[in-house]
Amino acid sequence: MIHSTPGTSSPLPGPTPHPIVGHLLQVPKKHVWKYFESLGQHYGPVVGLSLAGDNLVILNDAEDAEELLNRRSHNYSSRKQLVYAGKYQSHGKRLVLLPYGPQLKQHRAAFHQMLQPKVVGSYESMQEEESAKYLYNMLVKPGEADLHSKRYAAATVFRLSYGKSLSDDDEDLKTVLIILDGFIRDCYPGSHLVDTFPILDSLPDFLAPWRISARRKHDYEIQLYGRLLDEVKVRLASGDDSDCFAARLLQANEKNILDAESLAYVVGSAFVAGTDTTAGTFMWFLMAVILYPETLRKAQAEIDGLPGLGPSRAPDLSHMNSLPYCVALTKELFRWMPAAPGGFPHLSDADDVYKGYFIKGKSMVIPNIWAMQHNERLFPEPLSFNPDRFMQDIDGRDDLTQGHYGFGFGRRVCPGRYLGARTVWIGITRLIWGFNICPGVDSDGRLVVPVPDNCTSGITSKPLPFSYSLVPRSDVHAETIRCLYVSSLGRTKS
Ligand code: HEM
Repeated sequence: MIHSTPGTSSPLPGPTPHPIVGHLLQVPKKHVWKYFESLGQHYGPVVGLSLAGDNLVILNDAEDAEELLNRRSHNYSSRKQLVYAGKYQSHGKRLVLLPYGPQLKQHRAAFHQMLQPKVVGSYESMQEEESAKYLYNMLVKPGEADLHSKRYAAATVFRLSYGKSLSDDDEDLKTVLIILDGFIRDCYPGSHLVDTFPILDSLPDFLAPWRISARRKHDYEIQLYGRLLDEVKVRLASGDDSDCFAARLLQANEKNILDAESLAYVVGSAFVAGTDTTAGTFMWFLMAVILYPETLRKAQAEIDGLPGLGPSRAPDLSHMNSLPYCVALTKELFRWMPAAPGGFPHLSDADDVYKGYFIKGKSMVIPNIWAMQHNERLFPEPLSFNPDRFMQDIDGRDDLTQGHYGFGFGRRVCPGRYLGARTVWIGITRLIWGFNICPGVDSDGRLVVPVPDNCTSGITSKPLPFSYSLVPRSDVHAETIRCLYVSSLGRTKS
């Protein structure tokens, strides 16, 4: 809906643009969310930028994001069409990049069937088994937390999607990680010149080597998704009735009318979208409790004090309502260092006027989650990791996805949020139960304290490698982790 006419509205505030390239040269490539936050402090929470023809609207305040992306979501729910990652690499079929329309609704409806809160509760045993493997991997190879976290995050979605387990030495895991690393870089604004200057797409192949590389990446991932889907088809044909996302979609597809490639993408892209965000959150957790050791001690005391739990009994998802501090700690983690700090850009459809400012149709609207969650007014001392700030809101039926903006907005809000948040909760609560986590030491034996600013700068962000020490709290804890692992192997199908 247009609330006023451009004639009565003013342009969005922002720095003076260059006459040809706009703000292209002013926007840094690294930690762009902090630059956007600083613009908000200077020009007000809603800022306009122009990048070589693209209009950007930066939202630094949650109230504005809620108005535009939630209440006016009919106009702010599309995505800019990326030439490299969208057209060539994903053949226009990857959910996260789809424009708003019937195809997106179909894909999201399929996701909703698998990931709505009602259904997510039935995945508890699978999450507990995968978290047992995660704990075991952390016990036997504590130096590889990043890899174990990725494996754990990918394995939960993978099992849900294809009904089979992802093993550590699995080629599928390696393929998933290669796809993931590439995709995170490829959809970051500015990664490929053709996305800033789409005219370059008219060049023939011999002058556009990027096109060949994007097609190769497509072939690589569709081979994996197609093979995994074929395996499920064979299982279904042989009368195996084990439930998984792929099986349900295949069975329902007469109604859903998804073509073979869309079907492969809708299942396959779930674990690509869900892995890096979830895994990065675990690395932020390690850093948080190293920098704020009292939070680890408090959480351990809460777990140790719960009747029935102890060195020979780890918490499970049924304990969530009895461990409010662990819930608050998880929510604070999503707030303190959001997995996608710069948000995922939405695209508007039609012209609009907001607070007297004109927002041109086809603007990229960027919810700067970082600035929203570091707003001093809502979160005093925002850079401190302080789970207590969430304690008063927790009422025993708490939703890990509420009270922060880490899962995005409106019609594009993360469809995996209920699953992802519970995967994070059980993973970190079990790490807290089982391990002491401290700073690592350098070659001279001095403690090395990690620095949150040392983090990656893609569409998601996680700490750059840092040293830490992860030691089981006792021999009994270590033995319990081994037993949990062995019993999870007995129940997992590979
Ligand atoms: C800690 C875990 C996670 C975090 C912090 C997270 C965060 C996000 C964010 C910020 C967005 C962008 C929302 C927007 O555009 O406003 C998003 C989108 C998405 N997420 Fe997640 N996510 C997580 C886990 C997952 C999981 C486990 C899955 C899959 C099972 C998943 C699947 C997706 C998909 C498919 C989209 C694209 C939605 C669309 O464009 O319509 N995510 N996520």
